[in-house]
Amino acid sequence: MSEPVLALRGVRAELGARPVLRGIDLTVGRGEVVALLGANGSGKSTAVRTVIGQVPVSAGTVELFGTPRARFRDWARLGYVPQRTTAAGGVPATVTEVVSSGRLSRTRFGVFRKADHAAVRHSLELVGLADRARDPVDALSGGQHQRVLIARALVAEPELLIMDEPMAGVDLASQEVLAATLREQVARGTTVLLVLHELGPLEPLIDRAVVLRDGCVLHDGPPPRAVGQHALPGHDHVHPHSPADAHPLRTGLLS
Ligand SMILES: Nc1ncnc2c1ncn2[C@@H]1O[C@H](COP(=O)(O)OP(=O)(O)OP(=O)(O)O)[C@@H](O)[C@H]1O
Repeated sequence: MSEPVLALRGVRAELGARPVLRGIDLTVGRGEVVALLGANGSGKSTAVRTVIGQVPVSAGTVELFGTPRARFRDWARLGYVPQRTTAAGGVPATVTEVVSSGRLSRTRFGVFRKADHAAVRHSLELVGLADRARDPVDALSGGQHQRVLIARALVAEPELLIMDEPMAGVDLASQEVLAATLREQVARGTTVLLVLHELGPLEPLIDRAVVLRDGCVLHDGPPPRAVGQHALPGHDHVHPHSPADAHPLRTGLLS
């Protein structure tokens, strides 16, 4: 395999005084689609946040495209969709403005050229929101918000796409759009790391699964078969966006 697009080696991280990652090894090769799975609190989001520099590592190394993360500057090569928040963060912005912000890294001094405007239009088309381009993001549903965040990540045409629970709290129509968008990205060779709580509709796209438990890698290999998502014992993932009384999803992978 050529040099990995992403490599975490022996990564440890603490949040507050609490050890959250306890020696993680995770590599993603060019063109691979890797799912990062695990129970609530196992450290999935923290692991991807070490990659983008939101969480410092206390031991081990993180490399992006063969460069240590601390020296990595070429952020246009990476698209990141955070765990779901509102796209605007309370700022009154239109769909186009939010998506355009993802293109800044490809511009010189923030000046948009024809190709940049075309890329914004194209990524809005990809996620099925071309007709909402001028709307304030506040006027969108949760699933549509998520599509805006994905369009923002895609607009710089990243080589590596990292998505933290892209399907969380997303309506069925948006899930289908997201799955189709992701299929297209994978077909054009984009490398993808997805934090998921279950493989769900994205299962056919996944090459490899890495399962975390308590900040350690429990499994790294073929995606475990989703046998009766709700049927197997010992599973303890409660979705963060589920109502408080929702039953935990059971996949048998994540206990
Ligand atoms: N800012 C913080 N300060 C202290 N502890 C934190 C902080 N953020 C997260 N944690 C803890 O770190 C652990 C790992 O959290 P993380 O969000 O990485 O898990 P996760 O596997 O992504 O879970 P989920 O599926 O619930 O999103 C959890 O126990 C969480 O409570």
